[in-house]
Amino acid sequence: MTKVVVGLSGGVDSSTAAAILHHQGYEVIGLTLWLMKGKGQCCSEGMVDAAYICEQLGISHHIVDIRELFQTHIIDYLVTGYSKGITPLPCSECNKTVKFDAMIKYAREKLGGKKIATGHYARIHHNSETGRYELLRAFDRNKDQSYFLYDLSQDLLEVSIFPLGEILKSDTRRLAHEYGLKTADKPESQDLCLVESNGSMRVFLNKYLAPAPGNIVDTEGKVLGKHDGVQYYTVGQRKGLGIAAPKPLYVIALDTVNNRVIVGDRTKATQTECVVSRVNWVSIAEPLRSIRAEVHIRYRSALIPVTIIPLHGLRARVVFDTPQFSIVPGQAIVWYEDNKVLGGGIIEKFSQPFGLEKV
Ligand SMILES: Nc1ncnc2c1ncn2[C@@H]1O[C@H](COP(=O)(O)OP(=O)(O)OP(=O)(O)O)[C@@H](O)[C@H]1O
Repeated sequence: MTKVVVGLSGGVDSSTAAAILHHQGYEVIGLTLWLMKGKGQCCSEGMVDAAYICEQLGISHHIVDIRELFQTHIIDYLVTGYSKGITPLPCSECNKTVKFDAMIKYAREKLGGKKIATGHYARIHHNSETGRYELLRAFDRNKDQSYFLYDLSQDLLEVSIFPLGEILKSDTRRLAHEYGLKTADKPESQDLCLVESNGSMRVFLNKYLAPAPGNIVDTEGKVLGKHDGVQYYTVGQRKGLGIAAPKPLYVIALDTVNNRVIVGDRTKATQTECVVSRVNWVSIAEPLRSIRAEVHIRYRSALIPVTIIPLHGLRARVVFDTPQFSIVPGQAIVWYEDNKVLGGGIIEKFSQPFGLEKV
């Protein structure tokens, strides 16, 4: 019987993923990663619910304390990013480095297992011609989480199973009821786990970064208002600036050197291209020349046609067919060909945006 270690957060998706594999005859072992202190999914009631599900299924349950790993790889990464004026996306980094890596390591070293599974909505296909494991969108397009998985390596895709990739979310709920799982009606998590467990991003950031008041300026350097810390702002943001102006103003850059938030009209918050770093080519090998693709610039954003130009050192230039508003440094851009994730990377901070060298 194949042994599969299933990552259990205590939510309905991972519970049902475990139940599906269990009913398919796999030897399923539940594993909950303890990521951080505090309430919320996976960290308090999540662990208890996961344990309850394992009892219902009659399988063993392990809890692994990886709070230190989560602190150094995710919290420190986030805090450093915010302090440098970018808005990091922790989820893809967390999936790769924290969740999948930690799970397969524990599965291999402690449980003698070779496979791991999660409740992510995505699919993996082995292409026998190229020999690569391809990452595909979930069958349920509304729930598709492939965007957050673009950074998985071939080694991780080879050992991973996504039992929910071929079904609809409504089927997951129905199956959870059929299996009588305690989590069948558990509500969806609505936000980043760190936000859920802290109440808001501001509360989370306040634990690590002191407020540092400064000026909100336009692209000519004229002071338009005050801010209480650049870490509280994101490029593209319109609300919460507290400035009365004839035209709507948007954050167009975060100048951490001079502790200024720079604002301008919508045209100034528009980009024709950007550079991404830490690129991972998932379903295909890195191409030798530019390719055409469609990208999401954030989770669930509309697809945008682009040209991707590979650069040295795991970087790429992404040129948009039409100028795009709100390209946020620190967030992931993920490129697709139909349902296939070709690759992705992290948007770099713009070097000298909008002629700001004059400001
Ligand atoms: N702390 C954790 N320990 C182990 N596995 C986890 C943990 N958190 C998340 N996972 C795995 O990653 C998957 C996706 O996590 P995500 O936070 O996106 O939750 P979700 O889509 O709301 O799923 P769920 O309903 O299972 O919580 C989960 O289904 C689960 O398999």
